[in-house]
Amino acid sequence: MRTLLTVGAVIQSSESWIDGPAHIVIEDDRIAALAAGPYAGPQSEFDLVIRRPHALALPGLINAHGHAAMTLLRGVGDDVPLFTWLHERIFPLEAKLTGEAVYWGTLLACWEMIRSGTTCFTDMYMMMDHAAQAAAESGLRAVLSWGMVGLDEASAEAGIRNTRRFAAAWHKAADGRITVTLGPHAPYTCPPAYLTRVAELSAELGLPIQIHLAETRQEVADSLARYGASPIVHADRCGLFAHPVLAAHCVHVDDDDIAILQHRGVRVAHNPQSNLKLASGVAPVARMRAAGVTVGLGTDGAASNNNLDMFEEMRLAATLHKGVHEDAAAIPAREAFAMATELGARAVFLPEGHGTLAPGQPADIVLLDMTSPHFIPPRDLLSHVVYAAGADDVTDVFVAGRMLMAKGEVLTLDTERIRYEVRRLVSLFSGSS
Ligand SMILES: N[C@@H](CCSC[C@H]1O[C@@H](n2cnc3c(=O)[nH]cnc32)[C@H](O)[C@@H]1O)C(=O)O
Ligand SMILES: [Zn+2]
Repeated sequence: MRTLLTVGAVIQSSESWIDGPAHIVIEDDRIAALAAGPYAGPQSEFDLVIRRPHALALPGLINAHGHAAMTLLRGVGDDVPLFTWLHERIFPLEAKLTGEAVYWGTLLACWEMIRSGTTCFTDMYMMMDHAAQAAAESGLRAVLSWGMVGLDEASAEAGIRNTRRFAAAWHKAADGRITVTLGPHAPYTCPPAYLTRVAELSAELGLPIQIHLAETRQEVADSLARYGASPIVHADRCGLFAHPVLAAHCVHVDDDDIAILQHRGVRVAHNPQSNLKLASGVAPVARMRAAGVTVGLGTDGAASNNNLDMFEEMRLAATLHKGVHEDAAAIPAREAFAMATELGARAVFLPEGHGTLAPGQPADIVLLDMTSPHFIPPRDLLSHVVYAAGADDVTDVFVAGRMLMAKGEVLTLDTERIRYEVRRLVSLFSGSS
């Protein structure tokens, strides 16, 4: 399959762009050519020609942390801090979830993510075969993990068993769009010996790990009291960082922690909106970046955000740290854009070069409408994307060369059905808890 896509401008990466008409040749799942100006050869070479003269093409956004099916719990537990939110509001409802609910909740998330220009998402949840099925059907790229909690023997064993089964069934599935990772939930739900077992399983299966780390001040205090070490030092001592790790949050980390993250190559998923909403704090992203830590951006689940819009995360990342440091140069637009694209790709263990538009890279492309007020007057396009644009400006989405959305219409999902099924399912479990 050969597709010719002509657009009005291209942002290839945070470092390079084409500020005028350009064309992209897509061959199967990859970009074969990308250059300024019209395509020189005959258009009859192509199976499909898509003309979008007013579109800005950019790399699809990468959501580096989330819990997709938590769309089902959107609006549950607003305005309470993490511990209360998790233990009193979320866990009791999650205990009632079924595979069917996870399936439809994940489809709802995929719909929302496609509409807002995300082409790859990360998920840590339960009954993940259902989530993977939904991800496969949506056409999105996905980095999935079965959440593991080791608070009692039975759930600890189930976590390992489910992860093994899930990896065997789904790693590299959906034409390679799905990657399986291991998902120990957090040091406060996974005892040290369990974390060590997960580290060993990572080596055995050759799969990376994602975990929540240092999210709240309380988590750090508890870790110091219990283990005499910060969550970062503790996770390192348990052997986790001998393997590729993506650590969500890292809000409360000191310079020693940051040095360990850098030295061990631990990636960080920064979730500014969730951290603000749960009143966890603001991660020291400027210091982590200065130290050379790879930082991606995530939404976290829709029960702590409460949406899955990566444009909001990009803008927050580019504004929040300026305010905190009283430094207008903290996390410039270019840096926030990189965190949502090429750095995000690295954070979620995709091959080098993913998250950019270049020949040889996957055709994961998002088109924005440059006739929108957000792009007028047309100055620095990347600045407009980060500081002005929003999900509403997204018109078309490609993943692995396939169109998931065309002119605002999602092609891969039956959105009417998703709306119906989610309403039906939520009425079953969210009555009284
Ligand atoms: N609870 C599951 C396994 C965990 S899946 C991942 C979990 O992370 C929870 N979660 C979502 N956001 C956050 C966060 O910001 N911090 C900690 N946990 C979170 C989410 O509600 C879900 O329960 C079990 O019983 O086996
Ligand atoms: Zn989370």
